[in-house]
Amino acid sequence: MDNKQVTLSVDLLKERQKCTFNTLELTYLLDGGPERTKERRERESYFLDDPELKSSIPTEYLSHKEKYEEAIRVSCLIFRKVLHLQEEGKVGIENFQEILGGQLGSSLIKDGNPLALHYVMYIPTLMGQGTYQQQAEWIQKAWNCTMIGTYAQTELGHGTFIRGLETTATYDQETEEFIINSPTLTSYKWWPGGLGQTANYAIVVAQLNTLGKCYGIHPFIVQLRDEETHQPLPGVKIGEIGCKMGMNTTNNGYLGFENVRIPRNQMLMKNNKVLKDGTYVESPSSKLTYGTMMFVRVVLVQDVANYLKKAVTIAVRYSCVRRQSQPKPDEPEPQIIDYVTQQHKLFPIISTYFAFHYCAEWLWDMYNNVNSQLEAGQLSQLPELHALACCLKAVSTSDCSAGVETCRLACGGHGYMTSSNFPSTYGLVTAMCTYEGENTVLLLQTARYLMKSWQNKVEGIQLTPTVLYLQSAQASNIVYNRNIDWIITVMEQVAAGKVELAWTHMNERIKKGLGAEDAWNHTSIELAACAEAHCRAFVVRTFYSEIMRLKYTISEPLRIVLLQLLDLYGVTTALKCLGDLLRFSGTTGSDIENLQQWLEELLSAIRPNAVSIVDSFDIRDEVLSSALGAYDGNVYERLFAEATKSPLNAEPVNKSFRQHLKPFLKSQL
Ligand SMILES: Cc1cc2nc3c(=O)[nH]c(=O)nc-3n(C[C@H](O)[C@H](O)[C@H](O)COP(=O)(O)OP(=O)(O)OC[C@H]3O[C@@H](n4cnc5c(N)ncnc54)[C@H](O)[C@@H]3O)c2cc1C
Repeated sequence: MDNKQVTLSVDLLKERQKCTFNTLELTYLLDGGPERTKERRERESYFLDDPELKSSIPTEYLSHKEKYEEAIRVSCLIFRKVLHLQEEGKVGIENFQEILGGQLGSSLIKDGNPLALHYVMYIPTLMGQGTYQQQAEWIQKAWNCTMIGTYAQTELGHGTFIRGLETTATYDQETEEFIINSPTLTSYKWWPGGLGQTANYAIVVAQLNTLGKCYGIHPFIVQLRDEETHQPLPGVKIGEIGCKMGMNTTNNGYLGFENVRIPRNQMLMKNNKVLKDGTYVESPSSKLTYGTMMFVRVVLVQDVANYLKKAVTIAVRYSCVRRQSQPKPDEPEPQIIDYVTQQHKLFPIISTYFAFHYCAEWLWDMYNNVNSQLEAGQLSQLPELHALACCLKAVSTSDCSAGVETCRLACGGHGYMTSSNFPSTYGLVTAMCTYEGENTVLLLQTARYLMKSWQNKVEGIQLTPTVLYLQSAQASNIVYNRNIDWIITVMEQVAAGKVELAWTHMNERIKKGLGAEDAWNHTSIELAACAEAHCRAFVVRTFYSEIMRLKYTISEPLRIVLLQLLDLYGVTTALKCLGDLLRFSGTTGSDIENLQQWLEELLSAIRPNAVSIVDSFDIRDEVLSSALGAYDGNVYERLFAEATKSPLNAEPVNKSFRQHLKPFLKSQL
């Protein structure tokens, strides 16, 4: 650890002495090898040791406007440095992932990067949906940042239902231009990051009209602001949407159009085209665009796990420094981590990080495979990837936001301080439950795939690998075994039972005369629940297979720790769905008692290594940005130092005393 301080907390020192494994081995494993750890640390130093990237006043004390201005200052410096790295040939995607994701990026700009959408959505959409000619024209400008773009899809009236978007792009054959309009208030774009005052271009999703016919939504590159003066162009009505629960420096904006004309070649035409004479030419497969659409969802699973890793590092370290209550009268107050309820709050969260980390790696590999198949025109695995990306995004973002909140609660009152870094972390993480597909809607998308899969099973059609368990999993009494295999089996029984039930109920409703859409809606509680159960079984199984794969490449002491974390993840997942276990698998009351006992034993087995496991995440203090979680454990000194930064403490008497408080006090005489 680079940032060790001289005065370490005695408690943390003792915790570290109890460690049974080599923390560096785990760091290397999580990073993907010593070389990757070295690169990551160098990258972190390159950014974090630069004094220009540090804000002079904690940004939470700035006004909304000042926060934005500071975020722009810092993000321009950051991306200038990224461009410099690229010039040096260090072009890896990791530069962007760490800057834009939950690690380095959120420590440099705590409340959302106003340039993020340029990299996360604007450039990938140009690459995924532009023709080669369009890519040649636009991508270099975007990479060099001679333009800043955003992705404007959601409108005031519609987010989830994109076919309902109202912005129009009407083709004018005379001038070979599209005319962009916002016909209603609800058609105003609302939400795009960086749209408010930052971007000068946007990919705008609009209903395409040509030769008197509407062909549905398509993407268009639209210039919003003058490249020199940054003034909005004529007909472009643009601004910021205002304060939000979090992400207050992302500069989310609104956007309306009044007869804004763009050349025909600014419709992104990799798939569908409009010819000069206005003829619409449909792509042989509109599914070719799905690859880019899934990219962000896939990346989000790793990002959200990284935020959880930060939150749990803070809470575990703090719990070893914090002492409270005196259960035994003659003994000192215990560290709060020694309360088993505290361990039960935190250790499953550590294991959740590992579970999603390995699922994210699995998903990333599948995404890359499917994307290369798409390039070769093969679409067969696309629905399976789509189904998994949807439910994994939903379950990981929802579990990680709950996990961050649990970490905050586990730190009592101090967890509520902004200087704990829980509030802004929660703001960033909970937003992920909504953007890139609202979570319930995504679960229902997975459910559609599961319904088709169950139908295939009924008709004897071969199932795809990730739903193959539907073929054989049946509620039956499997003799309880204290191992993860047993948990996977019963979790799959639960998932299969729930899928079958939803399928049966939907078909019964249809048989009774309900239309398919109404039957779907009436069954949707069970549909969302079966998708979640499918996902949970998948996560446990994937975590298990990854650990089995690694088993022979790591040392015995580390293997023991990882197996404990895997078991803990499995046991807590199973215990969270007790009702389902009893209902859909052969689990008995005494099996549950055994699970509870296993849980308690795992908590005490993990206890001595808790601090060392989070130390292995190797997160620098600047990245944690928390008075409670720093490596040295000097919690109280840091909390005090942060409090002194409050501008209210700069003067002994605030002017409001003379203006309001004093007259009020005197009037009561
Ligand atoms: C922080 C943040 C950043 C964002 N950034 C961008 C951006 O850069 N660009 C952009 O274009 N957009 C952006 N968005 C918008 C985002 O993509 C949408 O908010 C999201 O897609 C959800 O749509 P909605 O807000 O219309 O919610 P709604 O769809 O109105 O959802 C409201 C409720 O209705 C339910 N519901 C809706 N449809 C169904 C259905 N079919 N079945 C069952 N239940 C349903 C949902 O489950 C939810 O409970 C951002 C949003 C946030 C919060």
